[in-house]
Amino acid sequence: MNRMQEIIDSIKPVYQEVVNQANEHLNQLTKPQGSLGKLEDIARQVAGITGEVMPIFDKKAVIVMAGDHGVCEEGISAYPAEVTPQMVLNFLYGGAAVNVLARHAGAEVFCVDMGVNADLEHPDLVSRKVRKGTRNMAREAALTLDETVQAIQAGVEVVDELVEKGYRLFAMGEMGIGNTTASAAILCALTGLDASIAVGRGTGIDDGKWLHKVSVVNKALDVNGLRVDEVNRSSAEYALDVLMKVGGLEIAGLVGVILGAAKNRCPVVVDGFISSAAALVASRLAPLSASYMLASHLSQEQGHAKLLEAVGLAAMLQMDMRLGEGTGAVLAFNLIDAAGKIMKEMATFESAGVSRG
Ligand SMILES: O=C(O)c1ccc[n+]([C@@H]2O[C@H](COP(=O)([O-])O)[C@@H](O)[C@H]2O)c1
Ligand SMILES: Cc1cc2nc[nH]c2cc1C
Repeated sequence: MNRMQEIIDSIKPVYQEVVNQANEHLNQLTKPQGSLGKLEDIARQVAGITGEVMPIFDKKAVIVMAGDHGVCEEGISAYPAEVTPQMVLNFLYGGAAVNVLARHAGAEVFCVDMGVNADLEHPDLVSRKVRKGTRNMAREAALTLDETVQAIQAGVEVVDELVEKGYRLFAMGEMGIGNTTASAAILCALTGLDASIAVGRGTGIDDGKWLHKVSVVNKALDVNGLRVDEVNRSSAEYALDVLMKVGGLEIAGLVGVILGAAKNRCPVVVDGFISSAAALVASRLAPLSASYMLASHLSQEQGHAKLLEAVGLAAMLQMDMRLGEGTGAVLAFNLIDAAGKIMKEMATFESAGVSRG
């Protein structure tokens, strides 16, 4: 726990003076002020995070955290739990959507086994398995406090090791059949939102299964004592408690990825519903971490907009995607790179001899 507090305390505010410098530079470029819209927001934010007005990211990583969910035994997904280890192998062999989009963006995929319910071996697999899947949160707490903290710390360490190797831009990815149920429960517990608003179709369930999924989330909240009024929903202690009771190992790992990126002053790109649930937990554990996050896309999963709103993030893209894996986040790398090139390559009014308004 002390190590957790140390990590949280090592996160500092972004450099406001570099945000201002980036803004001044943007206003010298040959365009009407503010006309590049969100690209300018990205450029300012990334400057503040890194402390550089024109950062260029040579090495970019998408970290795909994988874990299984005990709650799958309640029948809440359109796919069987075996898909989690099968997709992990697909990531390792380069055939998944995230691999294709990562290659397109010049990024590398790092697949981390946080808690897959299978014995996986592959030279490129980052093995940080805490246990084989979570417990069924509709019956008991999904994780112990020790397991939760261990998983968060593993995420921080994965980022620390990549930073050591020169990676300075991170995308959050995940794989875990059942994890939209866990993420919806996190959203309900941390905001007080009704399960019927937070629960979505995940991998594609029908109306009947959706109603059942809502009841499973409500049961998990009741069993774990998370449907009470007299709780301070925004405290760090409560966020850790929620993550432990209704979270997941890949979600906890992603909380660690955010904390690790923030403490290393690196931008971290949030993906869809599940990684946003991790973002909400991280923002409650370490409020300063929120300014290191960039939201990539608005997922089709019901409840995603509420999650982003709770963290205070605005998505760059709306592509009707709902795959996860980090696909939306890695797609947004292209926009972050574009914003960096605008800062570096655009002519100023002075250099191009263009009249100011
Ligand atoms: O990123 C999203 O918004 C998203 C929305 C729906 C589903 N997913 C992916 O689908 C899996 C979870 O869906 P489910 O139905 O099994 O809970 C998991 O592997 C996620 O990566 C991801
Ligand atoms: C095939 C498949 C791929 C995925 N990638 C992320 N979640 C997924 C769920 C399924 C079912």
